[in-house]
Amino acid sequence: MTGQATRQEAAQRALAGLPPSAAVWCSGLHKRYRRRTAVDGVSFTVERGEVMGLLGPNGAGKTSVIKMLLGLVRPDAGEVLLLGRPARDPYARARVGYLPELFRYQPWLTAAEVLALHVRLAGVAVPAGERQEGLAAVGLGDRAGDRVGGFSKGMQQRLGLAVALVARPELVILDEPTSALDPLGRADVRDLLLSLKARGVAVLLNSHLIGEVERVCDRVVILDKGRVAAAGTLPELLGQRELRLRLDRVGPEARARLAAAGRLTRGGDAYTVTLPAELDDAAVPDLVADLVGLGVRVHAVEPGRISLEERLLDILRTGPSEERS
Ligand SMILES: Nc1ncnc2c1ncn2[C@@H]1O[C@H](COP(=O)(O)OP(=O)(O)OP(=O)(O)O)[C@@H](O)[C@H]1O
Repeated sequence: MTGQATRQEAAQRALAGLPPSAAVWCSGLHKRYRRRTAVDGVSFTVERGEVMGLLGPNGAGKTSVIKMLLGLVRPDAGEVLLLGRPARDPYARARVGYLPELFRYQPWLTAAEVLALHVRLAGVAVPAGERQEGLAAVGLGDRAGDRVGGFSKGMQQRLGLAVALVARPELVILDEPTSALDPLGRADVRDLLLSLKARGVAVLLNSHLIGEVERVCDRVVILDKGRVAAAGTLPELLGQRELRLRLDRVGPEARARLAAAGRLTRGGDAYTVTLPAELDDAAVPDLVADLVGLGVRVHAVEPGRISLEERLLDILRTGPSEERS
């Protein structure tokens, strides 16, 4: 045995003793295309078994980041590790499933042949029965023997999902996986993502469908103009709660009490108080009791939480603030 092989084995043994590394780790990614900066210092982590959403407006740099993660585009600066390895490492490659934003599969092959080809490329032994189950999971169970050239765009995207999942990946990167899908297809993808999460597979999901992201993602990174504008778990990002009240006979003291509870806006008799995230459960009944004590007539009290869409628009319009990580 050569000295180099011995050293490699020793390094592998040392690595095997370490806790599992993050599914995705990237730090300081930069990319310029000619004079345009597409990605400007992006860093984030996707933990094992976590579903992370990548959100942001057109041209924010989402696809550029994904391509750098996968080693398809070379960053000008920054580092990437997938499953603890460089993206081009064959170990990582075989364990990462990818659905590109612009997908196209060999039109002369059948759906079953496309899956068989990708399994061979990944170097994983997946029996034909399991490949057929993969097609069924994306709604193509009865089209396995049909040529891809005759597939609709949505069917090709479904096939792309099956390709991304067929080699039993530990990490799946999906770039707008539902862009060509009908509402039923989108619901299928949601179920698929939830079943991946249940199996401990990490997912990085780039989608403009905010409701989809809100339903399945544990954490979200929001990109804007090539930078991370906000990042965090959904409760962290949506932390603020709103309280909508319909009130009359609101005097200066009552107004001050409302303003002390949180950011106050008013339209006629409708008052909205944006409450801090860490408020305890007694805060709302206490507020209402105080208002009544100050002579206010309380017609309605309606609690609410802002949606991810509202939060995203707020972040993109006002820019990142210090409260966000
Ligand atoms: N190959 C390329 N050559 C030149 N510019 C590019 C290239 N790829 C991306 N860009 C530019 O980089 C910026 C980010 O593009 P990117 O595709 O990463 O954005 P995105 O957030 O994925 O957008 P969308 O939501 O529209 O898909 C854009 O200004 C785009 O024009």
